[in-house]
Amino acid sequence: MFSLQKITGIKMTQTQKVAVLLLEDGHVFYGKAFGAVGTTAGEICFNTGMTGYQEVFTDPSYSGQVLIMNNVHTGNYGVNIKDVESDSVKIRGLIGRNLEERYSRYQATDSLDAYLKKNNIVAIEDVDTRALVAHIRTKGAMNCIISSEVTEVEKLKALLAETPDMDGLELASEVSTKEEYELGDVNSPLKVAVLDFGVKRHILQCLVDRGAHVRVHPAKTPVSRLKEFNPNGYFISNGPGDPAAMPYAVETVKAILAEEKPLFGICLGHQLLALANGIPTFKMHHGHRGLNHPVKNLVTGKSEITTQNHGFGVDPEAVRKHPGVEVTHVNLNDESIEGIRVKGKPAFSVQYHPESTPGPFDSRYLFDDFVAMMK
Ligand SMILES: NC(=O)CC[C@H](N)C(=O)O
Repeated sequence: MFSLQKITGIKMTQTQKVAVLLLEDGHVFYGKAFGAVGTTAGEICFNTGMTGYQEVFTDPSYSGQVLIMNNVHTGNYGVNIKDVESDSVKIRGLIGRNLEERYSRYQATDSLDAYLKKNNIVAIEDVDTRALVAHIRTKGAMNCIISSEVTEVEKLKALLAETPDMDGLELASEVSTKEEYELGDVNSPLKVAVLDFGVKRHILQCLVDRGAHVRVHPAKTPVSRLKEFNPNGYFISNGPGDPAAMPYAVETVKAILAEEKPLFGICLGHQLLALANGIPTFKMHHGHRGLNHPVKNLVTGKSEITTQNHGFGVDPEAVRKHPGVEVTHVNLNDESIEGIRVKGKPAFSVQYHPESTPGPFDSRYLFDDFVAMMK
């Protein structure tokens, strides 16, 4: 019989199940099963934030990704119905050091384990996440598979080989709303048309809180339909997958730019604004995911601590050479491009997440800037 204790020294109780994590480069990690029993595969990535796991797990930009939480304890304040960024858990799978069943928080309504089971998310705990993250940081992004039903590595290898590569993958239209919907005061003179590629709930909240009447549109909505709303400005949302695999969205952003109305893009929306200006995007080595990434605003000279979640970036050389686009924000850790604006047009975007949730509110001024531009 397969004995985890013999292989790894991890102690199991009678009711615990073994889970296996296999990386694309052949590395195997054993641990305990958590959440739903099953098998799941996707791109492995890590988030360095110490809190806000429920907001992270429900962020649609994580679709197709198996997430490692760097923090040693995840789950200890449970889950509730409020701390969500969309209607369901969007990560493909979860890896942790200690995924806690016991929780303590007066607003909590359930445990992380029950929540993952309800959302059919397979997880593995008791993994040496420090070693695993150090490995990903060195080797770069790759696919992985977790299973609590198949323990034979050869079988898992065959299943993993069928998992598509994130590079070139279009995922935004899968998580986008299928139907248009409206939020905020319908009589407000401030109207924002949102192009939804997997928008986080708190981005829409930040617009509504500033008095906007928002109409959210499916990813492939033609620009003619967006214009029918007669908005004061356009918002291009965050979302999962490779921006370069979204020519339909690049065309929409180009058409919006031609209209010369205010445009604000976040994360995937930022990458699409770059692509619409002929600036390429690229797959990063292992991306940025966390809530303490320092960014410098080159216009004001001030720095801000930002929330991030991206695996693609805007080509720094191409953007700096571009005569019509200005770099407004840079990452102070690796000097990657964090913000741009189009010269002579009211169009700007950031690679990070100014709505935060979870994270500090340093960057929420960008929503005020957008509203001021529209007024
Ligand atoms: N949060 C996002 O919008 C992510 C954008 C894109 N999918 C990336 O990984 O870079």
